[in-house]
Amino acid sequence: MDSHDTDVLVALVLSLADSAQDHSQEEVLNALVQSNGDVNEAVRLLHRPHSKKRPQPTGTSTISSWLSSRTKRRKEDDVPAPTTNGSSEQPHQESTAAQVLDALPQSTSRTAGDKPTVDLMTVLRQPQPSNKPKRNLPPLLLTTPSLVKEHTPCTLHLSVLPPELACDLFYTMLDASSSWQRNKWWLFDRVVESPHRTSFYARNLSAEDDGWEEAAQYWYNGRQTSKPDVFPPKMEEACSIIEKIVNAELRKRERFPLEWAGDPNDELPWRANVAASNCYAGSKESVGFHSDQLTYLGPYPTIASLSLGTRRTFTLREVIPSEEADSRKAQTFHIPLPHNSLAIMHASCQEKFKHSIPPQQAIDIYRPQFPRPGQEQVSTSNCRINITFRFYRPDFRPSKTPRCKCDVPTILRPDMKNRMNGKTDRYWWTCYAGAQNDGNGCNFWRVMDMKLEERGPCIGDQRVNPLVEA
Ligand SMILES: O=C(O)CCC(=O)C(=O)O
Ligand SMILES: [Fe+2]
Repeated sequence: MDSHDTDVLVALVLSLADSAQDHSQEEVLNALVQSNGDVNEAVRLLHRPHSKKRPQPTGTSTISSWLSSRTKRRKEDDVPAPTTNGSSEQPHQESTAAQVLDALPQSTSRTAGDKPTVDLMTVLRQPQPSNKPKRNLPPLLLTTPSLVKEHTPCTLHLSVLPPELACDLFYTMLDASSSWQRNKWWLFDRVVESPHRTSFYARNLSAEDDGWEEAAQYWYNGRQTSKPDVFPPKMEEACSIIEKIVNAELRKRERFPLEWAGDPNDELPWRANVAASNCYAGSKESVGFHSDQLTYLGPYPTIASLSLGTRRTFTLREVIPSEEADSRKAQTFHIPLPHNSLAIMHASCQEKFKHSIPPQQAIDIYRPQFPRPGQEQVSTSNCRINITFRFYRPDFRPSKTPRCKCDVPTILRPDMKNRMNGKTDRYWWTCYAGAQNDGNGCNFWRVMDMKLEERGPCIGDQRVNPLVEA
């Protein structure tokens, strides 16, 4: 999971904005969306209505000085490797998420020292009610599968599992969740922890799928882990049902050229080989806006997300490409996810949208339809269990992940802001060591090259489809 890229940007904007002004997280997010993730621009937007009355930012209040005060200067030989088309242009300006993540870990003076680990939400300011006019389009509540399909690259499927299986799986995962972890990573001189618990599962591993231990490690933001658990039997049962739903949807959809082509003779081209599970206990547990890292999923993945237990709202927000920033605004979509529903994030969702489970003022208590095996009474719960079934591509197996100068596997991110003809075709590998390792990483950055890195076959390959132009 990649839960902190937006959080990093929000925290960065807050650290640069005038601290006398209490900007809510929502305001900062809006400014970031409006500026397409450009931190300097977002700070400027936040300051704009008051710019005459307010003192100019001083000291470390520009992005460049902020970064240079915290990071080692880039050495000559640290300039990003040229792209395959000969350009060394970076996809973003200096203050984008990838580079902020890239730059943050370079701090030499960072010490956890006496600072205790804190909940992420205490580092980021909580949203305050605001009377200021909103610059973005009003959010849309999507309550039916047809509305979800109309407005987003997702589909919503209700009552997907037999009711008793959904209930049993909820109990199984709820019990397991007591040993799940809160992810921890470095953010501005301190270790923050995610406001929910998470766990990673591998499906019955065949020899070919080996290496998911390293992938599991990256689910926990680079922390060392032991071998991931295998799917419990109830999860396995649910997975087989979900695979059929996902493949039926795939057959109906237009496919993107960089999607995995799979085996054309396989009647189930999408097969989950790993799953990540999250537990949100109570209304305040959450996950911030992010798009999932593509390190092992590859470009244009399909992710099937099962919800069990109490209903929570899944929120999507489009990242507007730079060239459209002046012509249209981002919209936020809220999708309530009830018990036993499946939200499929289809290809392009990770490239175009960020998603989150926001904290809520209140939630309904979930009353299971069936008691636990061997019990007569049902007990209610305020927890939501989420299981995201994922297909980790063979051509993105851990042994093929480039390593950075810290000799740590890098992470793969899409260039969300520069989409060509509505499609993302640029991705880059960046250092991720800084999320752990006391926040120290390197500034490794490289454009992914599918051909040079011998990845595929993809839907758009000539090998797969001879009608595709070279
Ligand atoms: O709980 C959810 O529905 C979303 C979880 C999520 O975004 C993730 O695990 O990456
Ligand atoms: Fe996610």
